[in-house]
Amino acid sequence: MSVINYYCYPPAGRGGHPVNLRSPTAGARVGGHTSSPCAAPLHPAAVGKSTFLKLLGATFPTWHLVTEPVAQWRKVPASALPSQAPGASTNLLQMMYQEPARWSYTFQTFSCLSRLKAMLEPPPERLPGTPHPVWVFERSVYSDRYIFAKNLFEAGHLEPLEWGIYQDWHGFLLRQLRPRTTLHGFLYLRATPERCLERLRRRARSEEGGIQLGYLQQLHAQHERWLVEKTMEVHFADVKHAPVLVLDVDKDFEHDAAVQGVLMAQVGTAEAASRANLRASASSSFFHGKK
Ligand SMILES: Nc1ncnc2c1ncn2[C@@H]1O[C@H](COP(=O)(O)OP(=O)(O)O)[C@@H](O)[C@H]1O
Ligand SMILES: Nc1nc2c(ncn2[C@H]2C[C@H](O)[C@@H](COP(=O)(O)O)O2)c(=O)[nH]1
Repeated sequence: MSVINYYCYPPAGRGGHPVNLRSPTAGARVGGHTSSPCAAPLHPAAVGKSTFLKLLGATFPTWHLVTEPVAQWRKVPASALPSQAPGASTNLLQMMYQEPARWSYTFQTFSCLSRLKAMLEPPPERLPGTPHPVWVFERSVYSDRYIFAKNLFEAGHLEPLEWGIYQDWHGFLLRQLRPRTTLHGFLYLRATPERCLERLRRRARSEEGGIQLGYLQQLHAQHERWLVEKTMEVHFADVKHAPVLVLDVDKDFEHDAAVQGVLMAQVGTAEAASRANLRASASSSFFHGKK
């Protein structure tokens, strides 16, 4: 299975991305924030996104990395559940896996909202003289829709009405929030579903004990249709045309400095090319989306 979703560069006006990468827009200000490049890594569950993000952080210390808010899904706070005692929380991730037909729509509204909030957060203060950072999002609002929600609908866990309503608000909100929800590129971390299952078992997260190879194969197929075959209908022109860097992470890069070096060089080359493109013209580039 794949991926680091490299969704792209931070939306124009914010500087960020999934392992989405977003690109900086030199000095431009949109929506009150200085723009930065954004990208988002795309990947299937347990492909090694968190591990890859750590490596990105060590290699490119000035980049702004936004991790997936999985902890929030495992502990939905009492503030979202007025009938519960203060301090209480609910594990929505577990509920979604245990009873997908009941909880998938609720999960996708909560996960998408949490990703959107992360995307719209103001960028961190920069030291004077430092460049606009590249933003990388571990996953994005686009993975939420085009990988997970779509897959849940096709598997019969979202009703046609739920899927229709999800797509309606997703499209409306993201269009209204342009350009802050734009991503400029995707890092697709690609590994076989078998390798992802092996890593998922090694990670041993309690909620994921019931995940079978078939589910990871479905997620892998969705990534391939979207990012490689380009046969998936994507409703946002900028996302549809955003560059995709496919990174082979099937091999163990966690304990192999040479493989790490190759992967980071690929990312660095793509980012440098993007920066050069941006300087040369206002056209689209990997880490620096079209302005
Ligand atoms: N390239 C790799 N080679 C070997 N093991 C890996 C690799 N990437 C991740 N792992 C291991 O697989 C498990 C899941 O990785 P993680 O980064 O948490 O995945 P994700 O964030 O995609 O869910 C962890 O135990 C991690 O140590
Ligand atoms: N139904 C959904 N499940 C999702 C979504 N995003 C992530 N996930 C699951 C997959 C894993 O079990 C867990 C965390 O992901 P990792 O990448 O760390 O494996 O959450 C989603 O949008 N919908």
